[in-house]
Amino acid sequence: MASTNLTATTSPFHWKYLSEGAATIVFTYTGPPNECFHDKVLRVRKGAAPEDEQNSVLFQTKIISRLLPQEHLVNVEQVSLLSKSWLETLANLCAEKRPKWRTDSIDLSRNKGLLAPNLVLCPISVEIKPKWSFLKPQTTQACRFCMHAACRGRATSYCPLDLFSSSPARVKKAIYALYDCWAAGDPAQNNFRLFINGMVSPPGTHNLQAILQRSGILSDPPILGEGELRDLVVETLHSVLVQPKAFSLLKTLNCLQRTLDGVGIQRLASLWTKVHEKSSLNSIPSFGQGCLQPTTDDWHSFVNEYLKRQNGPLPHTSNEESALQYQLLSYLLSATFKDCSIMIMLPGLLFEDKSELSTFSPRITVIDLDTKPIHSLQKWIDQDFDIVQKYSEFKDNEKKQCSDDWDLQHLQ
Ligand SMILES: O=P(O)(O)O[C@@H]1[C@@H](OP(=O)(O)O)[C@H](OP(=O)(O)O)[C@H](O)[C@H](OP(=O)(O)O)[C@H]1OP(=O)(O)O
Ligand SMILES: Nc1ncnc2c1ncn2[C@@H]1O[C@H](COP(=O)(O)OP(=O)(O)OP(=O)(O)O)[C@@H](O)[C@H]1O
Repeated sequence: MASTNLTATTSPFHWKYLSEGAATIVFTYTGPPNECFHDKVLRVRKGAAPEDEQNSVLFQTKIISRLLPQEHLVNVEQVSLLSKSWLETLANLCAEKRPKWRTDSIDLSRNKGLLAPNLVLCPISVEIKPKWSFLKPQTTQACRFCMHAACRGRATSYCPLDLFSSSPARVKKAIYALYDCWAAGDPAQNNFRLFINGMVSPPGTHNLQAILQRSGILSDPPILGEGELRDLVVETLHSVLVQPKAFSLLKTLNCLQRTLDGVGIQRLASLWTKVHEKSSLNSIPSFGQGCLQPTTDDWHSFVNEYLKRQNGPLPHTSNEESALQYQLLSYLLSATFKDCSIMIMLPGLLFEDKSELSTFSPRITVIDLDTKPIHSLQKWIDQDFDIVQKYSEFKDNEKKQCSDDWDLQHLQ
């Protein structure tokens, strides 16, 4: 099916830089009224990625929708970007707005992008990138996120296991930690983003009181001080996240991450070696080398089997090759859920009457649900080795004890 040619119907000046991740830059439409682009964002890829946009749309609409409730997903649609000079202008226009530490740029060789609903349209929206929700069995007492943060020298008291906990007090602790880390201003922190009137508020560069006053959301002189605003943001988010729908979404994400992680990256790499020792006459290929990126059909078959296994154990198979194939796809899919973000529109944030907090129904959407490239397997095993190794060199009193209450939740 032919997709809209965005470069013929809009000007690059109509698209304003919103935000970005490692793989894509996202723009909001600010041009003349146009029902195709009104309330939409454009997502354009940076470096070369194996996936084309059509596969990305299929993955989200046909595969992810079997695993996450539809109400937390958005419809994405492919658009054509047929003019290289249009993309070049867009890249130049956004250069100033981008974080200085992002040195890559739009991939000008791509002629497709994605359109998605703009999820930061209401006065105040929040993005949380929760990361890994579970403690690896039989390993250290610190979770992967906390170990990684410590190894990267990132000061944060945020632990995803608090956010995914069934204890409301721990969820609140996680939100305070996310907010405080944002307020402290590490420009590379990406676990919490705040959007005011559709624009991202860079971490720590201003105080929230000033931002809200400038945007007309908070009166002048302000009725709330900085500390009260911090509490209000945290309380509001907390009331959203402990509501049944959000709680259930977090539980689903948690379950997907931990069950799809399967045997874990180390044992998966051992299985890889074992299978290739038997079958290779020459040397063993590096982890994932020679594997093709799964197709939509491969993902369908995988999810069929995964869902069957979730409903009870399947008869044991001694075929190591098919076990390896299953575990490779499983790990690849777990990586998508370990790296996704949750967008939360907070329409009721500044209600004078706090009782409204418990009644409004905010929109919660999961984004960044792309497939990860299969060639990342080698990166992941190296990274895992590095993190575990570096973290083991920390002094005992610098090491964290993260608490995973998943089993407890399931005994209740
Ligand atoms: O490996 P991690 O846990 O650091 O995650 C990477 C993210 O780093 P983070 O820890 O969130 O700062 C990283 O995010 P940033 O660039 O740090 O914003 C990407 O999301 C990366 O994914 P991909 O390479 O674009 O597919 C992520 O890589 P994958 O592990 O998902 O491949
Ligand atoms: N539909 C949307 N509405 C509003 N903002 C969005 C939307 N989609 C993405 N964003 C913003 O753009 C950022 C980058 O998008 P996304 O996370 O999909 O990119 P990515 O490069 O794949 O990220 P990552 O580095 O996590 O892999 C998001 O973190 C979010 O701030």
